[in-house]
Amino acid sequence: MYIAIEGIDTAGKSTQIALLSRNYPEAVITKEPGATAIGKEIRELVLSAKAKSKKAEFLLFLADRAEHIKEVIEPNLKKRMIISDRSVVSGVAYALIQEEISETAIVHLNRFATNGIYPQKVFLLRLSKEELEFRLSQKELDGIELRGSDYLLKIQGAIIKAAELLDIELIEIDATQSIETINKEILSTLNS
Ligand SMILES: Nc1ncnc2c1ncn2[C@@H]1O[C@H](COP(=O)(O)OP(=O)(O)O)[C@@H](O)[C@H]1O
Ligand SMILES: Cc1cn([C@H]2C[C@H](O)[C@@H](COP(=O)(O)OP(=O)(O)O)O2)c(=O)[nH]c1=O
Repeated sequence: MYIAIEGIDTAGKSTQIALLSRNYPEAVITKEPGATAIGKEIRELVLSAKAKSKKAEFLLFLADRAEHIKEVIEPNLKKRMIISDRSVVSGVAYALIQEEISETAIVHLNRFATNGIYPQKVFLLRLSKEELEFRLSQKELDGIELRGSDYLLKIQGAIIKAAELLDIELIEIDATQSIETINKEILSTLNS
């Protein structure tokens, strides 16, 4: 099974992935962007927020995604549990709010990059504005995080829309709960 954990920056994705990697020691643990050699270079480039063109930024994430699907997801899809920090759902959500590329093109280009290989279940760790602002205040921000909490909350809404457009099952989880409670919720869904 291929699953992904989604949520805006600081929602707790890497915290939950670390716990899941202990729950599923045989699983392939991966992430977007930056899981492959080329992906690491793309991630650096894109997080520096140097691209002036939103389309260029979108295409860089797509290039990372295409490489990730080919190198990590496809070879393991039939044999292993795959747990990914972000997925095509982030790709569609971040692009939707730019309003520069049509919905149809966003979905079509993501299908092209992934060969239509999408996670079977996606968990959205959903944050409140208050908790998001608190967590952002506790860390050093990268170029995308510097766009602020309103921008990130818009993306949270867009994640829900993206899952609908892609026809992917989305399980929403209150990310302000304790780390252990969230882990239990994810496990109970996976085991049901
Ligand atoms: N359920 C939680 N409650 C309180 N703080 C949390 C929780 N989950 C994660 N954190 C803290 O929030 C910050 C961001 O978590 P992280 O897992 O790095 O998020 P992401 O990978 O989504 O950016 C970290 O300092 C982490 O310790
Ligand atoms: C996958 C994806 C991520 N992003 C953004 C979300 C994040 O701000 C950033 C990815 O960074 P990430 O690796 O999640 O950051 P961190 O190490 O800080 O947790 O890129 C897009 O804008 N488009 C995309 O398609």
